[in-house]
Amino acid sequence: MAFLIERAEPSQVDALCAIERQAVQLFRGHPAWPSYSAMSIPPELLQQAIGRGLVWVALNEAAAPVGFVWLDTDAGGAVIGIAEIDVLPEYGQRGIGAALLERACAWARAAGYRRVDLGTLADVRWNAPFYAKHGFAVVDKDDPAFAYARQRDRENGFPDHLRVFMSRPLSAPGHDEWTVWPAPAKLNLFLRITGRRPDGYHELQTVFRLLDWGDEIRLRLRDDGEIRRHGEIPGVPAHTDLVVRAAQLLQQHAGVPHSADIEHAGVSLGVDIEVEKRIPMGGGLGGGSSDAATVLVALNQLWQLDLAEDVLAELGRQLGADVPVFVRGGSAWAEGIGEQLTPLSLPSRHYVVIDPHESVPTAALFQASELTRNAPRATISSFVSGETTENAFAPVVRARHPRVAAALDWLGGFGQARLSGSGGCVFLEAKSFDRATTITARCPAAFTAQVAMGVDVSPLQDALARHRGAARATRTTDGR
Ligand SMILES: C[C@@](CO)(OP(=O)(O)O)[C@H](O)COP(=O)(O)OP(=O)(O)OC[C@H]1O[C@@H](n2ccc(N)nc2=O)[C@H](O)[C@@H]1O
Ligand SMILES: Nc1ncnc2c1ncn2[C@@H]1O[C@H](COP(=O)(O)OP(=O)(O)O)[C@@H](O)[C@H]1O
Repeated sequence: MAFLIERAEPSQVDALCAIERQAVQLFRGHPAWPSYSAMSIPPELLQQAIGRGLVWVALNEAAAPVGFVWLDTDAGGAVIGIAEIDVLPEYGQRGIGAALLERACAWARAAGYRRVDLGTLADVRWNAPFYAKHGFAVVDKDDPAFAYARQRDRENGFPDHLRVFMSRPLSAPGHDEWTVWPAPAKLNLFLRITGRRPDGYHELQTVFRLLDWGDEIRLRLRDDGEIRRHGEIPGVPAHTDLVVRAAQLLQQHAGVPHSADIEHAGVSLGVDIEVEKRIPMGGGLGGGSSDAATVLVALNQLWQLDLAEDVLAELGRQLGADVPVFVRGGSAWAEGIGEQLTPLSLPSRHYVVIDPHESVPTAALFQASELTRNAPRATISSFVSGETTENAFAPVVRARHPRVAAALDWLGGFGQARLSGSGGCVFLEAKSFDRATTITARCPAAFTAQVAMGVDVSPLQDALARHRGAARATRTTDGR
């Protein structure tokens, strides 16, 4: 029977939880059954993982989910975990579990991870022996890497003597293979406009908070010097896409002549680019800018240009005022046109981000006659004390975009709702994941809600460290 493996969608979360409930029935009578029957997947955690692209689903011929695999990044560094892999019992023995496992491992390898870990049962045919067949080996369970999982087992009364931990090493992606890079979204925790420059750009003050959620960029090196975007992004033809413009700018900076001369020059710096958009376009979450920054940072590594961060940030500034913060990869206090950055360490917070499905054109808002563009300057301490939280665009966007106003009003019922950048996305800071998920669960159908975590270090920087480590390992193996 044919089946298809795809990235899971948020709408499939209930179906996947139901698959887990069915799959666990196979453990009836096993000593682990009491703890399996007492626990089930928290749907909000699965939902969050789906939003981050960490879940793949197997679909049958009727496009119904029949199995899934869920990766977790809790271990940190170059190690990724398999949180869950389940197939409906009636679809067992058909290679679906194996295909899901291989898909997840292939993605992890492309993302620069060097090892996949999991905990499973030693005495169940479709557990440890299945993973052993697929390249996993039993490892020392006293390794501190598994202390947290074993502590959880103890709390759940899970039979520790039957638990084994297994690892599978992943090789570094080869020169001509796809690699995967994150492009995180940002929020503006406040935004003030303090003046206008002769070139029409505005002087502003803002705090950029980077999120642990965003787009995914896939890159594959080409040896013919061409820069090619694959796939369609509605409203963004390839030649205007910031990912293509970023690659071209870097190529030019690296001294590569324009495409007409490329063949003659025997130039090799080219790339295929795929973009998986998750960040709403024109949403004030900086998606296009982040995509561009990811291409600059990733190609600097893949093309082995070794350009300094300052150089990449300056190239980024030429593409858009918001690009430098994503290149530098940390939350920051920003001034100038948004490119003069002071790193800021912010408390750990979850954010409810609401997309009212309304694209707001940034340039038009900066031109609005009613925009306050002579605000007094704020200070970092006025922001830190919680005094400065306003967004200069909010009154203008409220008046011009009723859907955004409705989203602000709805979210405002739970606390202080703010606009990000020039909108249309709005957000609220929550002290806990539970509080954030309680709010998102009530989101009206007209909007889309997302829970995201604020991070001090961008997922792009984490990915860069992984890919650098993988490249070093390859050079060592090759004796280069
Ligand atoms: C408003 C902010 C806040 O973070 O974010 P978004 O809402 O776009 O996410 C940014 O300042 C947007 O940055 P970005 O989207 O990179 O701007 P650019 O492409 O450089 O410029 C888009 C348009 O906005 C105007 N612009 C931008 C930045 C700035 N400091 N002053 C401006 O007047 C420019 O005139 C340009 O026509
Ligand atoms: N890779 C890209 N992703 C999103 N938008 C892009 C991209 N390349 C160019 N754009 C253009 O930039 C505009 C603003 O995009 P985006 O960065 O998503 O929003 P915002 O500036 O509001 O944060 C889009 O409407 C689109 O026309």
